[in-house]
This record gives sequence, structure tokens and C-alpha cells, in this order.
Amino acid sequence: MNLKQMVGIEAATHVKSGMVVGLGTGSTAYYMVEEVGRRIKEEGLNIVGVTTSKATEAQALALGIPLKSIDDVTHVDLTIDGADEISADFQGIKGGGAALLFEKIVATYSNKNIWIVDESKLVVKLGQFPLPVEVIPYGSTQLLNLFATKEMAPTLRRKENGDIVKTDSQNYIIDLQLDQIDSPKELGTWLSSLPGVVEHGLFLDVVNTVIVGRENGPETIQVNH
Ligand SMILES: O=C(CO)[C@H](O)[C@H](O)COP(=O)(O)O
Repeated sequence: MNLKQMVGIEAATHVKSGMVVGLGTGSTAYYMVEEVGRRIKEEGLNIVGVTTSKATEAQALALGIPLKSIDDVTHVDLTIDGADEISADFQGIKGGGAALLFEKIVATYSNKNIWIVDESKLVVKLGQFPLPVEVIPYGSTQLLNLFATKEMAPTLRRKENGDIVKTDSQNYIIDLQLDQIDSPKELGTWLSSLPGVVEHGLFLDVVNTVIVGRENGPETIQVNH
């Protein structure tokens, strides 16, 4: 079993019948969704899922997980998602899979958030992983220029064939190579103030529990922000 699978299965043990569960996106969350699907089929687990991307929606539907839109639930009990980087003070970067907008919406309205990562995602300070910023196409070149003048090394995310990556909301992603983010809150506030920016990948004071995949087993860390 690889580390992503280990934490995916471990996180699924936190899902209980009767819950509304936010289902994250990415290669780690994939294993959690598979395990939730297995428990529904084999153990009679009774939950409603709220997905954070079209990819997770397709996976969950194929597994027979009952789903509702975020707009059709009164609350979300628990959201389980991956992360691209987690700092020593448990702030995070997400959006490597371009699903940051829906992920942040579901996380914001969730009573509890669990992040599942292999140990390679733990860092002292955020910023080695390029910070994703979701922007609307109109004016995106101006935003690229602005980020370049601030020496944020922006790149418009493209597929291998050169096509521009479009999010589930048909927006673009600009990745900022910042190397070290000293003031994530200040940066987040500035990014959110820019016209055309829909959302950024700094997930601050969001996570309640981190499950880290280590060679000798999963480690569960409770976080107090
Ligand atoms: O934020 C995300 C998608 O937008 C993912 O949770 C993040 O990129 C981690 O993905 P993976 O588990 O594949 O490394």
C-alpha cells in the first residue's frame, strides 16, 4: 500500500453514517473516495457526499455514493481533502489539481476539515510549491504582467499539449513561484483584492486534523488555529 492510499483509507474511518461529507480532489483524496464507496457497498455506510470537482463527482457517481450539491445541503459535517504543501503552523497551499475554488467553498462551509498527505508535503514555510491563483480569462494577461513586475514568477498553467488549463468554472490558473511565503495572510488579502482573481490557493486557518502518511504508518495531528 502506498502512503496516499494509507492516509485515504485512514481518513475514511472518520466518516460516520448520517454525515454530509465533503469529498476532496486529487490523487490522495481519490483513495479516500474509493474507501467511502467500498464502505457504502460493503458496510451499509449511509452518507451524502458533496464533491469538490467534476473529476471527484464522476468517481463518486461510479461508486454509487449519494451526492448533493453544496447548495442543497444545510451543512457539511466533515470534508476530507489533499493538500500540496502544509507549513509547520498548519497553513496550506492547495490547487495543484486546479480544483481550489470548489475546494475552498466546501471547506469554508464544513464543520471540520481533514487533510491527507504523504510526508513529502510537510514543509517549514509555504512557497516551494507554486501558489495557484484562479483568474477569469478576461484581463488575465494584465494579471500575469502585474505578478511579473512583482517578481512572483507567474506562469499560465497549460496542459502538455500546450492548451490553457481551464478549471471546472472555465477560469484560468496562474501559478506563482514564490519560493518562500513569509506572510501568507497578507499575501492572501492582496491577491483577493485584485479584480479578476476568483480565488487563491492559500488555505489559511482551515484545517482541523492532518493525517500524514509515513513509512511506519499514518500519523494523525490535531490542529488548533
Ligand atoms: O488541491 C488539490 C486539487 O486542487 C489537491 O488536493 C492537491 O493538489 C493535492 O493533490 P494530490 O493528492 O494529487 O497530491
